[in-house]
Order: sequence, then structure tokens, then C-alpha cells
Amino acid sequence: MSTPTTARTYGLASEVPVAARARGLTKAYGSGETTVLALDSVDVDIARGRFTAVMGPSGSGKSTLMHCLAGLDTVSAGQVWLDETEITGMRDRELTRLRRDRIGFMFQAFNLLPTLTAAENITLPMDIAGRKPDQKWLDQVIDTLGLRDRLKHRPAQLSGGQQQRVACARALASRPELIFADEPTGNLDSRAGAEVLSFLRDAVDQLDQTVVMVTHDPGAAGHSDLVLFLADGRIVDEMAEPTADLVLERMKRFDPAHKS
Ligand SMILES: Nc1ncnc2c1ncn2[C@@H]1O[C@H](COP(=O)(O)OP(=O)(O)OP(=O)(O)O)[C@@H](O)[C@H]1O
Repeated sequence: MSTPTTARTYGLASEVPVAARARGLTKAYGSGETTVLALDSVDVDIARGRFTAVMGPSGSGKSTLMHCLAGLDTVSAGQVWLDETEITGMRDRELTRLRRDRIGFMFQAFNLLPTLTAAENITLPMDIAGRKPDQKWLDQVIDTLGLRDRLKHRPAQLSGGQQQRVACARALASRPELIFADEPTGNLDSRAGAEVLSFLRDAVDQLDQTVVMVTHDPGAAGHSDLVLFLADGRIVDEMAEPTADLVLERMKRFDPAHKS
């Protein structure tokens, strides 16, 4: 594991190309005495074709980091790039298009439309955008996620794990440059959660996708290639080739509740 230092850039940038990066990323909420510094000058590189997990105590800035990297939230200072495109300073319309065309999202709540079949849910964002899915790619995604025999089912006819796999396929359908997953296993029991994580792993290993996942669960983080640890709005450490046990050990150092 690395030794925390000040003013360093976290990520695997020296090993592989970068899918997204942030420099001096700062986000403050509120003003005056009530200001909360959710992100405090974060420098990070998100490696292309890898699975990155973001961990840290509640309120450490994980969701804010994800939202700023994905162009879902504005920044107070600093810069964010998706590949070579600087997204900080973009207008709302441009950002909406960039998110639609280049980023995939998964959330804790699966956010599937109940009246649509799995197949229709998977292609909905592309249908709305008026884009035709690449059928070969879509078939590959559906087979990798094991959804072939579930395509005609509506969400209510699917288990939680299957619903999240549909949400995963929807995130992958447009072959985005980057997939952000915010607690994707938060609503699942451990078996269904492990299944979704192994499909995310397959998306990276077999389909060459790039995934950034926010999680509280050391077991989930153990499926990633790199864990970034946040505390008080800063990245304070990283761990390559993590295991659930090593991540848990590292988390105990943040969380007084875990200290014996
Ligand atoms: N819209 C907002 N308005 C004001 N403060 C906010 C807002 N969103 C987040 N914050 C504050 O910013 C800090 C970081 O929040 P964030 O949601 O990024 O943390 P987190 O690590 O994702 O937490 P959790 O694990 O509990 O989801 C917290 O102190 C939070 O209260």
C-alpha cells in the first residue's frame, strides 16, 4: 500500500491511459459560516479499462467526487476532464449531451421503468437520444450479464439482482467511455450483490469498460483494481489489487466505531 503524501496525484496513470482526471477539484456547499468543503483540492486520474472503487466514511465526499467527475454537479474550483474534454465550465446543454453520449450510470435504486420490458429499459436512454444501438455490442453485453432469457420480463418479474443487471446493461448499452456506479449493491442481498460485482468485473475484463464505483462495502471494493480512500474531502490513500480483508483493515483506521 502507498504511503500517504501531500499534493500527489492518485490513480494508476503511469500504467495505462486515463479515462478521466481531476486537478485541484474543490467543491464547497453553502456560504459563509455554514460552508461545507465537500472536496478539498483533489487530484486524481481514473485509469481506462480498470475498475476503480471509491471508499471513505460517511460525508467524506465520495458521492460529490463522483458527481463532479460525471458532470452531474458543478465544481467550486479546479478542473475535470473526460479523456481530453474539459467538462468544467461546460454549459448545461453540452454537459447533458456529454453525459448521455459518453457516460453510463448505475445507482443503488435500479431506476428501471416498471412498464417497460428489460430489453426496452436497456435501450431506453439510446432511444430517447435517437441513437441506434450497435446490435453486436448489445448482444455481447446481454450475454455477458446473463440476461438473454430475461429480456421480455418487466422489472417486477425480476429479482433485485436481475434488475440491477438490467441497469448495468443499460449503463453499458451505448458503450460509454466511463461507467459510474453509486452503491450499486446497496439494495441487494450479499449473493445478488456479489453477482452484480462479478458482472461489473466482467464488463471491465471482457468488454474493456471503465468503471468507477462508490461503495461502503469492503467486499465490493475487493472486486476492484484500485481503491481510492477519501477522508474529509481529500483522497488520503489508495490500494492496488485490494482484497476485502485489506480494505477492511484500512477502513478501521478511519472509523472510530471499528476501533477496538
Ligand atoms: N447538496 C448539498 N448541500 C449541502 N451540503 C452537501 C450537499 N451534498 C453534500 N453535502 C455535504 O458534503 C459532504 C460530502 O458529502 P457526500 O455526499 O459527497 O459524502 P459521501 O462520502 O458520499 O457520504 P455517504 O457515504 O454518507 O453517502 C457532507 O458533509 C455533506 O453533508
